[in-house]
Amino acid sequence: MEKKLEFMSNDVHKPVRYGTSLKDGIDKVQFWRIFLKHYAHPLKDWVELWPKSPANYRENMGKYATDVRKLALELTTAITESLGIGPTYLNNKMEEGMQVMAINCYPACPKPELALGLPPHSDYSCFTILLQSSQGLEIMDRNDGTWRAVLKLDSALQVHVGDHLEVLSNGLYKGVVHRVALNTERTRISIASFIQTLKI
Ligand SMILES: O=C(O)CCC(=O)C(=O)O
Ligand SMILES: [Fe+2]
Repeated sequence: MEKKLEFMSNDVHKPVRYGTSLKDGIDKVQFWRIFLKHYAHPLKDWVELWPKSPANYRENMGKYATDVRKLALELTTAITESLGIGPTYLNNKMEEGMQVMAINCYPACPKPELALGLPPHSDYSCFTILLQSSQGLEIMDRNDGTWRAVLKLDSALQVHVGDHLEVLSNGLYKGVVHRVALNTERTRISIASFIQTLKI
């Protein structure tokens, strides 16, 4: 608990930040989530600020962050190529940009119909690469505003488009409005990697 308190902050510009949805007196509606967010690119600039415990956290998360980044660069190449602006168009911006990771934990909820893990939102990123321990993510159908559960496929990562890419592509790639539903049985963990061409 003390280790968590060390990182606890409502300041969104902190490079490492632990939070719950219980921001006394700030949020009017509260959500059933605790999270750790940290910067991950360039890794060497940030890894020393990450939690020291568990003992292998920095090593394992650092490896995951590096691997996700490789995938992100491949996706970026494919996306810019598909937009007709060439495979290297965003290379420099990607190098200068950020990778922010959110490790989300949604405890089992006794009354899931009364709460959400995360409210409807789109991500402030080019795109987001998500690893999830169980189902819970829902995506809004742009045609009729209904919610569709995203199936959890074993060993699969979910990629969704964020606000920056929607703007960059003049709306050819559409940002995804999503939310997180809860369940009574088990805690759900997700790791979202926000890939950004901009610095916050
Ligand atoms: O937990 C999830 O599946 C989604 C997390 C998410 O949308 C976010 O951190 O922005
Ligand atoms: Fe999100």
